[in-house]
Amino acid sequence: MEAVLHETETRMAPLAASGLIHAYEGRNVLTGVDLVLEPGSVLGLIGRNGAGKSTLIRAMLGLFKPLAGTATVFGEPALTLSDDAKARIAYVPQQPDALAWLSAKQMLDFIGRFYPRWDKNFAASALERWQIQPNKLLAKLSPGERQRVDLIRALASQPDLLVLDEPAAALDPVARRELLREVALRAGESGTTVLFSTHIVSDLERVASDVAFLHQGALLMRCGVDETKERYARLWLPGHISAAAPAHSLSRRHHDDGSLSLVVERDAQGRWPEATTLPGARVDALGLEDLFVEIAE
Ligand SMILES: Nc1ncnc2c1ncn2[C@@H]1O[C@H](COP(=O)(O)OP(=O)(O)OP(=O)(O)O)[C@@H](O)[C@H]1O
Repeated sequence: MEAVLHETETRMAPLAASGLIHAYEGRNVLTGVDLVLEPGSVLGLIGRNGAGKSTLIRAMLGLFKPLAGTATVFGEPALTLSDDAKARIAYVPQQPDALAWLSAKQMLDFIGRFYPRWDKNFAASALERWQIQPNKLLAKLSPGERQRVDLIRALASQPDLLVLDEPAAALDPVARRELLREVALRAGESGTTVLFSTHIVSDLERVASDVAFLHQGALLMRCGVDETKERYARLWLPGHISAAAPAHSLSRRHHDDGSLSLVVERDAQGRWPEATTLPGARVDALGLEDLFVEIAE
């Protein structure tokens, strides 16, 4: 029954990956990633430099063929998407460089022709609001301006699925806020499903409904942003009881004085590991940023 439910959920999902494995030059970059986005959710994908976030995003969108595993977009195999499905997706890569010989306005006019729901007014007003000279060649824009134009392109197509690879990397704080507001608006009002990768935990807290943490090509955790504080904690055990540490933890750090810190998780029944109740054990709540630092270090 559970398998059937899972299959249905995956089939209906705007974006889903199962068992994705990939390697570059003999080095594993994705080690069997399963990830499903529910319609209307905003998933923040976080992880250290080189964790595999861009590779995962590109594999999920069918932009290359991974060594193993499958990805689907709106239930269609990502590698052979129909034109209808493609028209419902907007993807902004980390370093947009396409069509650099056109001006911002020319590029937006050109791309707009391929999208049935293209919002011409939004494109024009966003160019003005984000202070982009419409007739300047894309190649001559600063990286932040270039990224803004690509974000305008993505948003003007009114996608059902918006995928942003580190959208805020080159943006100043004001532009970042505006982008996040726009993303939250699209998700809230139009039900757009959003996947974005980021290093900026506060951005994620501001707009994401869910968070997934990729570490060395593996998805270490995935849960609701509001749930993380309830679900994960740091357990500190002094040396004399450190042997009682649970076998499973998300991270484990031995200290010089013999004590041990671990990131632990509640089980399916909502219980912390037994060691948390031992006299001398200490359980600390973890904010999202602390949680990532603890796990990724
Ligand atoms: N085309 C490629 N050829 C060889 N190695 C690659 C290629 N693309 C990515 N890699 C390597 O795969 C690993 C994961 O890269 P990826 O860009 O997916 O990470 P990331 O999590 O997006 O990193 P960042 O946060 O720095 O953008 C890195 O070690 C990178 O050097």
